[in-house]
Amino acid sequence: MISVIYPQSDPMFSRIATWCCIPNKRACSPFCLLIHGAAGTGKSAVLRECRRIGEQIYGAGSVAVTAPVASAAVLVDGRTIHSFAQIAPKAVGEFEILTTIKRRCLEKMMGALKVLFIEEIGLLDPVLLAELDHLFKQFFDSSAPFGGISVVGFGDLLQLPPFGGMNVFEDIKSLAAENRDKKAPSSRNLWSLFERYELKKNFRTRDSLHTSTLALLRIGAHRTDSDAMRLLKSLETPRDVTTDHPEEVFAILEDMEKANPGKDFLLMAPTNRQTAILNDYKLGKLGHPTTLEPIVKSPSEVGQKYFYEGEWETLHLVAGCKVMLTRNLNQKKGLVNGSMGILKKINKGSLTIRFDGLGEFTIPRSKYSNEMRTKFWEQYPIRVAEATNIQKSQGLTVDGVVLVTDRIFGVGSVYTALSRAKDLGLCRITRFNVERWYTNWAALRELRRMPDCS
Ligand SMILES: Nc1ncnc2c1ncn2[C@@H]1O[C@H](COP(=O)(O)OP(=O)(O)OP(=O)(O)O)[C@@H](O)[C@H]1O
Repeated sequence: MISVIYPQSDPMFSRIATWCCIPNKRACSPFCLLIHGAAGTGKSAVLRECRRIGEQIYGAGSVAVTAPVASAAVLVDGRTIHSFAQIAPKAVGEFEILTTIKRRCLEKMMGALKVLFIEEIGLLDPVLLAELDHLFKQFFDSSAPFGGISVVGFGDLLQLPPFGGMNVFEDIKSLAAENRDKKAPSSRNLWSLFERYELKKNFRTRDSLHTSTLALLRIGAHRTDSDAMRLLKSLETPRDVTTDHPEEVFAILEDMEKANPGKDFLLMAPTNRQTAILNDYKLGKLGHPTTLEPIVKSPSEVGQKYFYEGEWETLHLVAGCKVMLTRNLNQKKGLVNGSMGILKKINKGSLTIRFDGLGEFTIPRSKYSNEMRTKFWEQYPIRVAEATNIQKSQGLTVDGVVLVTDRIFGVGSVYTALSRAKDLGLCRITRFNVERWYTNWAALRELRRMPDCS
């Protein structure tokens, strides 16, 4: 089961939140901050606590919680930046002038804004950061960076980089750069305003050898440390299995589950295709999948009801399959994004799911919209979790991980995958192809360059 966070119990969190939000010398003059740290150092937990304290101090609407992608936004009950700032994905890089109509739309969301939080800032395209600056300057009628709004990014730049491949700290290029220089020349060099604050205590992995091995893997120094190399090598399965033989991959997972009852495991693969092969294989074994399409709602039916941002997804489900919640439904009961369970029954209009350690719940469809709130639908807030890809695992905590490594490539992948686990001893990799476990060297250099204010 994913552990429930009570960050208030950690005095460090309140200290950071107070430091960010209480009107002191720092907060009186807006600031840009990166709260970073290895996986499991409580970045998301700190964000939640900062939001709580910030809202207490400044009131509702003062703190906006956003993320570059919906899957990260949902982890912290936030919104995507596109939706919050009403910047359509296709308009990113256009540096449009703020119209009166758009200003009116934004007034409700931004009228009281003091601090903008960006979860998983490592996934942010720098063009979008420049667009935000341009928008805020117009909206708040201020030439100060971000229109005088403080921006706090949370994330680990050494996990997965943005989908577009351009790191958040890099200067933007090509057409977007030309547009920016013509229409928003002051939205340059924004990243240079950011200082970093490093979280150091790892709450997820407590064993010191495991923590130090992951720390070395994170910065690409695992190959020069024999203890780390030995430990990582010991995770390799005796046979080199691939998704061409899904039955062999699942046999490894089942062995781990049998040997460690009560522990939850995530089976991960690097590509969507490999993940789909694994999920389809397992569903096929369990029976004939039922297809559940989203139920489309017309804008007139929607009225004032709140719809969550989400991805349009058709579900293929079989009773008995492993599923994962993709939204925070009830924090008190532990029904949070990432909670794993077994689908017991597909009812008319609901699903019965037994969540590990929590019991059985009836889950109705959730209401969703796209980022720009032009399309509305209802769908169950779950996905099949027999296997998951590394991207979708970001932010999650489980006991152990079985990682298919045969098509591994891309910076930070193995680190992101293995660092989901509380216990490296409960992890398995199918191939020790360590030469393909790449590090984001540019991000590492950038972290070392940034002024440290911790
Ligand atoms: N103060 C705390 N006390 C106890 N457990 C905590 C605390 N803060 C975080 N945790 C637990 O540690 C785990 C990791 O926390 P969190 O997801 O906030 O870390 P993170 O730095 O955002 O990780 P990632 O980079 O992998 O997303 C979670 O299971 C969380 O419940």
